[in-house]
Amino acid sequence: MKKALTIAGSDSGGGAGIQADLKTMTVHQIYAASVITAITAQNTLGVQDVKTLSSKAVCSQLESVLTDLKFEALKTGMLANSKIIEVVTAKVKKYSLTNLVVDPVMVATSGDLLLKKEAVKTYKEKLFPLAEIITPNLDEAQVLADLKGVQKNDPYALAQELIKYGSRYVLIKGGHNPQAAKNKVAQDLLYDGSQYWEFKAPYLKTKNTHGTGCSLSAAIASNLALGMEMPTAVEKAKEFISGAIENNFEVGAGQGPINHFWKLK
Ligand SMILES: Nc1ncnc2c1ncn2[C@@H]1O[C@H](COP(=O)(O)OP(=O)(O)OP(=O)(O)O)[C@@H](O)[C@H]1O
Ligand SMILES: Cc1ncc(CO)c(N)n1
Repeated sequence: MKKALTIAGSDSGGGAGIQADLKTMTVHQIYAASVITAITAQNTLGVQDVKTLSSKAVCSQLESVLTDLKFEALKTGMLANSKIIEVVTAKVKKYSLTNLVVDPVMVATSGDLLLKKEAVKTYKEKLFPLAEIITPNLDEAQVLADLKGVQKNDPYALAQELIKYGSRYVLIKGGHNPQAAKNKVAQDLLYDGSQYWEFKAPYLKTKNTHGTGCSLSAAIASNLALGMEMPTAVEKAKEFISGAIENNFEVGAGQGPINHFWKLK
């Protein structure tokens, strides 16, 4: 069985973060290990509390798994601050880890902040150059790229700017793009510095999209672990996410989760 690692925050509500990653990797028949960066007290209504672990605690978890297990791919989710990003960077280098998927999580679906502002620079300078792919949503891409004027809302311009930080691919997720709801198309854009791939799916009108971003990046990491080329890995991950949103179910009173198990039905 292929193995993948997720380095992310815990979502007590079970819809996003580590919990979404483990479910996603499991349904892809990948053995999943996890390094926890933060413990969020969270449910479908929002984030009530966050306890970020020390970089030392993250470091020792990484050493434990990396000295013992060999991973075909890994993903990062909520890394919370610069110190944790630096520890992850050091371990990716030390253990020559490949197929790194970086989901630069900044805010929860509910709008709660999950990353310190100072960490944006560290992401760009330290971790992005080691990534096979970075997967910001439109809002995150805007913060990272810091473009002005009309270019600010243009996924193509944002991808061109973000590829400069050294990842092999950039995926701009379009689920939060106001155009998606208007045109009824959820479009993600993949770029490798010379070629673009557009991945489109029907925009689904539902409040239950908690954890879509985490699950998409975990599915990409799973597909890379299975040996797929990047465009195919993203295409299959998008198909997985669209089905999981379509088959969502009611959990809690707020923004509910997606159905990771829809393919098992
Ligand atoms: N309402 C929707 N209908 C169809 N696809 C969607 C919808 N919302 C998001 N997606 C898709 O889900 C994936 C995740 O995108 P999104 O932009 O929601 O990421 P995110 O903001 O990082 O997620 P999260 O809300 O978990 O932080 C993308 O493939 C996106 O196109
Ligand atoms: C722990 C955690 N990571 C990521 C997200 C992004 O949705 C979230 N809500 N919670």
